[in-house]
Amino acid sequence: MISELNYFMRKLHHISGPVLYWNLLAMILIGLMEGIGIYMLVPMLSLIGVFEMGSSGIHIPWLTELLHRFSENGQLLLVLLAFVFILSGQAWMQRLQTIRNTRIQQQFIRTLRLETYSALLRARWSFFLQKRKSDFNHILTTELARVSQGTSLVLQMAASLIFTAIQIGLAFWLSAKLTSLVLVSGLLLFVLLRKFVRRAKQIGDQTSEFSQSYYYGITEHFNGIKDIKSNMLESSHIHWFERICRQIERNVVQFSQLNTGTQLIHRVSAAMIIASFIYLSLQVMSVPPANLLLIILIFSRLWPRFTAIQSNLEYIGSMLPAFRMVRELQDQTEKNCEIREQISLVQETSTSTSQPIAPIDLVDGIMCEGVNYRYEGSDTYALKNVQAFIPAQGMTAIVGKSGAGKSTLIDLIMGLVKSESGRILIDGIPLTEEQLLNWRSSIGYVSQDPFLFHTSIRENLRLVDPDASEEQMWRALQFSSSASFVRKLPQGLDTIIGDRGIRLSGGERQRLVLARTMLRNPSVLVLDEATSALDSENEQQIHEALERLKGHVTIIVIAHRLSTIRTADRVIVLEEGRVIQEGGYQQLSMDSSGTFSKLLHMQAGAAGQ
Ligand SMILES: Nc1ncnc2c1ncn2[C@@H]1O[C@H](COP(=O)(O)OP(=O)(O)OP(=O)(O)O)[C@@H](O)[C@H]1O
Repeated sequence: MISELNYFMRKLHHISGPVLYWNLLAMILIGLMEGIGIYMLVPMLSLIGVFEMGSSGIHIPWLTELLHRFSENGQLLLVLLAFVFILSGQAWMQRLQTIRNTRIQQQFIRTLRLETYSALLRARWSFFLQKRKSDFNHILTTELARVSQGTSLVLQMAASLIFTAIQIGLAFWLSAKLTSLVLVSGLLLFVLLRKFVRRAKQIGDQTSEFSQSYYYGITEHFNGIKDIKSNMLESSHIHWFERICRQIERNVVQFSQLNTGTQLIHRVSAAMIIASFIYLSLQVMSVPPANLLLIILIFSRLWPRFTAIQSNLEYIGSMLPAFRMVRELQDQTEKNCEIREQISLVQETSTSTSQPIAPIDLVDGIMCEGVNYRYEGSDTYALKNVQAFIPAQGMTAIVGKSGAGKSTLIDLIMGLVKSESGRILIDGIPLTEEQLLNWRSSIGYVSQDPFLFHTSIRENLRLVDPDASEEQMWRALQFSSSASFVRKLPQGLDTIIGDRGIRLSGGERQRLVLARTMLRNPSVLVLDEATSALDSENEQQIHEALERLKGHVTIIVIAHRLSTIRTADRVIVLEEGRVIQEGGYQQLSMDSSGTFSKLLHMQAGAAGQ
């Protein structure tokens, strides 16, 4: 885990550069000023005779000479003024340093956020198939915040170490023997309390685990809120929620117990050590009272530093699991990176050096050649030796029972997943990583569960084409039979549609997403059950519109309702991952022994009942 901490500290160094050193320098200065302010008060007061330092007093001839030029009262005022000046300067510098620290920390966390988020968006689809989406939310919010807190703690720790080193130096100057004693006691205690740092790490592991479950649970529950409400599952979910909240609470209390426990040990030891010092000094060694004051002064300055270092170490230990999680996610996204170009989004927007991705114009068609595909972790093949041809500029329907492999085949054609063996040929050329983005930029895809953002219809449409004109938008809406319902909305195109378009009906959502897809001018249009929520009148209108697209756009449709693919030029019938029939709609429907005509009869029968 220490290697992760190292990694992030190196990253911080890379991001912040020389500012980090200036920051450390400022810390040294502040430490020095604080040390001088407090420690120097004693020798300064002794110099002007207010206080007798005895043998351990310091002699600075020029200072003594300077002070003796003033009257007694003047000397005192001068020394106290110097004291106020030094401490005020220190407080002012402390403020500047805290602001700089916040800047460093925020710049670091912003870069980490951007890196992680863009790495996630650039990862291939198969990576998302293996992951829980809530884990990404969790890492991008909670764990990244912990990493930021952790790095800030490391910076504070560096400051603390520098302060302590300076204080030790000054204390040595005043009394080497006493300081050595304090140091030895501090080191001893540190060794004894090492296991508390290890325990803090374990508690930190649990913190990550619980907050991951918490995120997962609440994301899932609110995604399925309709099912929860309609099936009266509220109480079981509330129970789960209560349990996880209790676990989180216990975890936080455990850490607090640990941290306050070590602080208690530090305080009790401080009391015991100082009491023994005083006893030994007075009773055994007969140390004069001035020196005794020095003992108390040194001890009271150094000991809280040791306590703070121990406490910081425990906090850092508890944050280490977050460092590990963010690092792991970065490694995984790096391994699954699909879009290697333009690694930094910041550079992309500021310099705009990226070349526009040229779409591929499909001329001949898409060929699936002996394609086999198995989902990761699954023993069975979702697609088995699939051999199929999708002609360009025509309408091809993929049909089959649920689970036959229709969506998987589409994912393969779109290059979202890679076949285990076999090839996808675009106009006779195998689809490889190099042309993947060009190929995908030619495709317009409408899914079973169309996605709309919580913003206006206009914004949703402009997502695919920021320069789309009013006229283009209305044309796309007309195409998808949405123009009439959008016109009736209170603010027309500027109407805000709810979270995931919840204030629209399923059919209206599908039509809007279709309009958005059409604004991209795709040369290949993929509709995965995209008209399933439409009534027959709207579906009819869309199919008439698709008819008009024939000859210009390659259309691939997955449809359960076979009545909707009557106009298809080609039908591919899948069963348990195999192509069992392929041909024209009329040809397949007339083959009475074939699966397709059986499916047609079944649906016609069901519709007639
Ligand atoms: N992410 C996944 N991990 C493992 N197996 C999967 C995954 N997605 C789908 N499968 C399996 O692959 C097979 C084909 O699924 P696919 O979604 O392609 O079928 P489909 O014909 O589109 O079904 P439907 O019409 O119900 O959407 C099914 O057996 C399914 O269980």
